Amino acid sequence: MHGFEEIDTGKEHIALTFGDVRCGQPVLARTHSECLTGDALFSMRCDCGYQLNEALRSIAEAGCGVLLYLRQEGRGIGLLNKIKAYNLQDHGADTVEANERLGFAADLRDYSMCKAMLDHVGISQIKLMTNNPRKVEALKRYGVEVNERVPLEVGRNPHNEGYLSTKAKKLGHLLVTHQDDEPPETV
Ligand SMILES: Nc1nc2c(ncn2[C@@H]2O[C@H](COP(=O)(O)OP(=O)(O)OP(=O)(O)O)[C@@H](O)[C@H]2O)c(=O)[nH]1
Ligand SMILES: [Zn+2]
Repeated sequence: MHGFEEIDTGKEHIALTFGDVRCGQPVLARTHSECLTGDALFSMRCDCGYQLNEALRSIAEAGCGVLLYLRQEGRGIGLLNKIKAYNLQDHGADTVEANERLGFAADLRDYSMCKAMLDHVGISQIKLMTNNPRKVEALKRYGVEVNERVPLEVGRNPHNEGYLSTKAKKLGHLLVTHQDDEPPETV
């Protein structure tokens, strides 16, 4: 486990590697944004905890991989603001509208630290486990060589169905099992 501190923000991130990540081949990787409620408290209203588990399981199965655990709770708005956003969602807003009502953009995350973290552990190319094409683009923009996107679609349940469908519709997430919520036209 390697620890990093972002100079500008003081945020502390970690890279957890498994196996021979300096092998020169593309390495299975997960860049995971902190979600205290999902990752540590087993919340079912998002898919974060399930994705974290599945990513670690896949890395173990592959025998080699890296987890970048990024301290960007609540898509960058922080834990307390995320709790406020959840309250708005409990009163009808979707995940994007709730952020906007609190005065934030839908996604405030920054991936600029990832390249340096990967360089430090000797990884030059990755196979990224994500459903978020904007994450792939952001990493590439910062110079990370993403050879492949590996879908990471797990944990769908009745409590996160609406949340996942908003991610697909408004945030561009590629979710194979996404079904449009519109009711079928009656003939
Ligand atoms: N602001 C806000 N953040 C949320 C909400 N639900 C989950 N999060 C945060 O969203 C982040 C995870 O982002 P997601 O949009 O679920 O997924 P992603 O990282 O873009 O894409 P994947 O790589 O496919 O997981 C974590 O930091 C969570 O704390 C919410 O309703 N509002
Ligand atoms: Zn979550």
